[in-house]
Amino acid sequence: MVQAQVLETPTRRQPASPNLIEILALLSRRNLPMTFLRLARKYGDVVHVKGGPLEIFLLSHPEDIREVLVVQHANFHKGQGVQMTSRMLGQGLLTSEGDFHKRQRKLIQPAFHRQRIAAYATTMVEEASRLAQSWQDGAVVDMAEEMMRLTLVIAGKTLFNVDVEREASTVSQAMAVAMEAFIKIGLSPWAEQLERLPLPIRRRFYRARDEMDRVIYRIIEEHRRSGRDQGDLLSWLLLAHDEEGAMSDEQLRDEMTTLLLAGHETTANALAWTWYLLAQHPEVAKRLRQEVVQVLGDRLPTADDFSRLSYTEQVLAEAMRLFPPAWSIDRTAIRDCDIRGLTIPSGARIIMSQYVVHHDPRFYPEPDRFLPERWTPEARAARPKFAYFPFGGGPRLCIGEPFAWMEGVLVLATLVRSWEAELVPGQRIEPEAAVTLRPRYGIRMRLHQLQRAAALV
Ligand code: HEM
Repeated sequence: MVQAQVLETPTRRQPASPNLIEILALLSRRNLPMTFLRLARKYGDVVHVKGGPLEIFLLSHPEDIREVLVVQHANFHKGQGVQMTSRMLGQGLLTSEGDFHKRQRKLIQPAFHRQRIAAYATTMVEEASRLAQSWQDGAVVDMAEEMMRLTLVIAGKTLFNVDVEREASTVSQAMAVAMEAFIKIGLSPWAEQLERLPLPIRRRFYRARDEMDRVIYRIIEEHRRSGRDQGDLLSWLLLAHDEEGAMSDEQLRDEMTTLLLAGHETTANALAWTWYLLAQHPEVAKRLRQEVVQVLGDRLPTADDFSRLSYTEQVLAEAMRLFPPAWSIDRTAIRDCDIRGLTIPSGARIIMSQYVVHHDPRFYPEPDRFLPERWTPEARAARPKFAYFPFGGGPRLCIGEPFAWMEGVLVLATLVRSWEAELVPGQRIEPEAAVTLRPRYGIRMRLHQLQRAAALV
């Protein structure tokens, strides 16, 4: 087993600045995760870029990241990308700040309680099993699309008790347009200026948002009228209230759109990259199937199996290390502050990239290798906490983290019981840093049905 080296102290506190060519690479935004990684390897844990009013720090030391996300979280707000996102999501959990965010988080948190997630597990397995039954032996599929459709259906059922396939054209088209606009406008360094121009993409974005709103308001209205707990997350939010009362329809709309968007593409990409890695590492795939067969025999998994599927969880954790679906977190300093001896002025932008830290050889020797055994409890304990932060941390930690682990592990266990998938040769597979780290050209795979799960042991 490869041992990680744990850093006791930061290597440098003086920010280092990239040269002009490197700054141009940053601005071109082509393969940003790799550009960040190169900069961090060359300049160390603090990379500083300053030009006019723009000042950016790329922080890659786990202790600095903990400082920003946890210890000094009150000195930071979400970064500029969030402004565009809020055009779509309004004031939902992902985009709101301060006391308002605190109140909403408190209202919504119980909907992600362990028992509630256990209830969603049944839907996760049912839908994965339905997909497994629809696959054809020898067929070629785009695994990224398959996983995206599956997690969207699961999100629709668990969040709204709605068959998203029925609403598919509206919901998935609106989301595709929203994502395109976000990538073209929201992620640009000139987002604010572009937002004011009458670009066709901007018009399409607002049309898509209005269509999606119509569907979501209708679902809220139907739930209110039915007045019963349908076991989904929306039913919970309709009941939730505090001393200030319950949520308005507009607030419910913002939160549900947020959960739908935040909750399905991330998990879909985690699963798609896992299939890609398994196809290249048959020894890991074999061990994974052995665990699944040993724990489940001939039956489908339930929430109770989650803790027993420990190797499955390690496989998923390692896939999210190499391909973190949320590949970077952005913050803006709202006042001058000091991060372990580093002066950060008010208004500076802080970037903390999971992609960079998850590939750091100080914590992950041979960082490009896919080694699920890095996630045994002992190996985990030997690393600083923020050497791995696929779900962020502190008060803005992903609220859906337990949901995502449950979904990832149970979906994987359900599918690998009866199917394996090999990569179609001759295709180009490359990560694209859109909102999530997704495969730019998809992942084409040929499906092979396994005759009897037990035969694998
Ligand atoms: C593999 C799957 C997922 C990954 C990698 C992921 C990643 C993240 C990250 C990194 C953040 C923090 C962003 C920041 O601090 O700026 C976040 C926040 C959030 N995520 Fe997830 N997420 C996943 C799944 C989900 C699911 C399944 C849901 C809901 C069903 C969800 C809902 C949210 C929400 C609402 C927030 C905002 C929380 C707050 O600020 O209070 N996510 N997610």
